[in-house]
Amino acid sequence: MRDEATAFVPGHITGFFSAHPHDDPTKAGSRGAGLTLTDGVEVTVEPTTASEPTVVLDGDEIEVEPVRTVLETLDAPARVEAESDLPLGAGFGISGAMALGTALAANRVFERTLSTNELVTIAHGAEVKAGTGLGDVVAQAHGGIPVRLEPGGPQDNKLDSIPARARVEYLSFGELSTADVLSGDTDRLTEAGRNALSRVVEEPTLLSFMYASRLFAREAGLLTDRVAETIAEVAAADGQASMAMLGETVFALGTGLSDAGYEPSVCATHPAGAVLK
Ligand SMILES: Nc1ncnc2c1ncn2[C@@H]1O[C@H](COP(=O)(O)OP(=O)(O)OP(=O)(O)O)[C@@H](O)[C@H]1O
Ligand SMILES: CC(C)(CO)[C@@H](O)C(=O)[O-]
Repeated sequence: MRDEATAFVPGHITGFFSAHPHDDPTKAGSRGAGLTLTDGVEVTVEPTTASEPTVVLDGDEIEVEPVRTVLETLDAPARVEAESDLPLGAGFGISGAMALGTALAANRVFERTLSTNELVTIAHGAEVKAGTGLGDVVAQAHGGIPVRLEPGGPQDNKLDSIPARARVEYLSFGELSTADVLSGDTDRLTEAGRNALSRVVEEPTLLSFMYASRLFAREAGLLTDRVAETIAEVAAADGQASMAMLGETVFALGTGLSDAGYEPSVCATHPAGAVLK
């Protein structure tokens, strides 16, 4: 057994998605597309003799069900310490990042011999079971600008990507509970998500991704006034912005938010998937 291990998992902004339930959480998931980010989550796992695992994010002890599930599945009594560049609950895939980072690091610390795909499947299934995400984990394992053509974990899904890189700006006005949205009527998202995916499959470029994402956000009925106004201001300054699914968050390519007079956070698309450090 090692003293500790650390993994970095890129943040993930979903532009559009459709939900695809299944009795087996490792086969359930989403179709859609998004951006993985150089801003992400660093997850450190160390063994504990405590009777319960401890999960700490940016110094605060919190309950993140997918992390607990991953530790139980790996039979790994551990303390998980995460440091995030991004806000929790605002559409950046933090719960998925913590689950995936925990799986990668715990596998190393407890000297389990699971493969990367097996660990991604465990983290994906834990995230789906908790209701806190559907496609973030497989996207964060892939890196780049993933396009999720078929839902599920690595043994069932089919992923492609948009071959591009970009500077990304983001501004978050607040949280949206993913669990609340996913436990509601997601059928209304299905048609909008299918149309968005068809557009990006036909034209796999960043511009078509941003256009499809804006159309989806509008058709999905998830836009808040502040998000809609900000997206319009970026467009008025000849920029490309859309809403991060699922958070009250606006993301833009290049200098879109800055050009519209905002002071956003800045990062870039992440060229690779999650890594052990
Ligand atoms: N203060 C908090 N705000 C939001 N979530 C919290 C908080 N404290 C603990 N949590 C837990 O963290 C997880 C947040 O998951 P959620 O999917 O909502 O956010 P996210 O992964 O950052 O964003 P998204 O999934 O929309 O990309 C949930 O398990 C939630 O119960
Ligand atoms: C459902 C979701 C938008 C929540 O972040 C994400 O998990 C996804 O793209 O499936």
